Amino acid sequence: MKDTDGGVIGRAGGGSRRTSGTGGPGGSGGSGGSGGSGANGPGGAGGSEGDVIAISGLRKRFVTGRGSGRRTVDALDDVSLTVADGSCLAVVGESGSGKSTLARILVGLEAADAGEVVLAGRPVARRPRRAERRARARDIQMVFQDPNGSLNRRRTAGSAIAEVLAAHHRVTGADARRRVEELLEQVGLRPAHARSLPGELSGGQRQRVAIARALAAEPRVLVLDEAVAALDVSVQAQVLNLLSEIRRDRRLTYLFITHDLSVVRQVSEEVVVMRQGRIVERGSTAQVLDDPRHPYTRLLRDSAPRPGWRPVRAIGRDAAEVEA
Ligand SMILES: Nc1ncnc2c1ncn2[C@@H]1O[C@H](COP(=O)(O)OP(=O)(O)OP(=O)(O)O)[C@@H](O)[C@H]1O
Repeated sequence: MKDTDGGVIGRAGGGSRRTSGTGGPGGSGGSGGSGGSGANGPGGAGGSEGDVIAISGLRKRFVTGRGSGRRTVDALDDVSLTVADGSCLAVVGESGSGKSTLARILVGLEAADAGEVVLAGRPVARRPRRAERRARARDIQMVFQDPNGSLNRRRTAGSAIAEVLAAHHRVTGADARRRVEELLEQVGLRPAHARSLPGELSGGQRQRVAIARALAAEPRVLVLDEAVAALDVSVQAQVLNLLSEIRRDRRLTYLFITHDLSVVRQVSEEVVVMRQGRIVERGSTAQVLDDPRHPYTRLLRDSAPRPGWRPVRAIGRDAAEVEA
């Protein structure tokens, strides 16, 4: 995924495609929920002054195939949530639960069928024009799992970051070079890395460049879609620490999409749990992970691999996970 506005960094990871087999349009509006009751109530909705993201009644239906092969999937089914300014909300759920669709709608890569998104107090158009998308990219930036999609392999890290500085802030020349160096330092890289091509960097360094590129727009919100999923555990921990520091220093708001519950514990105070396009639970990270209310959350938690577990193939059984 490439976006010269700098609104989209990296590339969405693959994922299975859940289908329902039923037809029809996406439906209208949605209740918006009220935080605490109703199918999507746990996500909260409506928004208050302190919310930088307020989503209500969001719906997205994908239709694929034709004739008897026609399939529809409700990727988002009346999703409502709010994210307070300066906070980090994790979104968890199994593959196909709608996490990436939510992220893509937020940054304007996908259009919702219904519902409302209010960003930094301003309602955003469902099908924004280019200028509007660019303006939105100054407020909200996205970092994906795979930075290779946004980093042109023939373009240096410095030039990739400078591109965003020029697009959003008209910063060029010596000012841009200085700013690029500052941004690289903020993500734990050296100024000399500005001259590196993506192929000369490690996976963790490439993701740091992707983060620097997102920060170059000076957004209020970062949407991180499985942003550390492809990294080794030790590098993952470093990048998570970096992200926490950046959020604190810049007072950013994060929407942190992950399937990894241990990552949630490290980065986020609050979490929403998605299942089949709906929010089934929302609460503090400690409450949701240690004392889940919804059976699906319990299942998710109980099926998460823990340190010391390893997959084995046992005779007479399907492949199973046993404690080492
Ligand atoms: N462009 C598309 N066309 C058809 N179906 C789609 C499209 N994008 C998403 N879907 C479907 O919408 C549902 C939600 O997908 P989404 O990628 O949002 O889930 P996810 O929770 O992010 O999963 P993963 O973690 O695997 O990326 C899935 O069933 C998926 O197959």
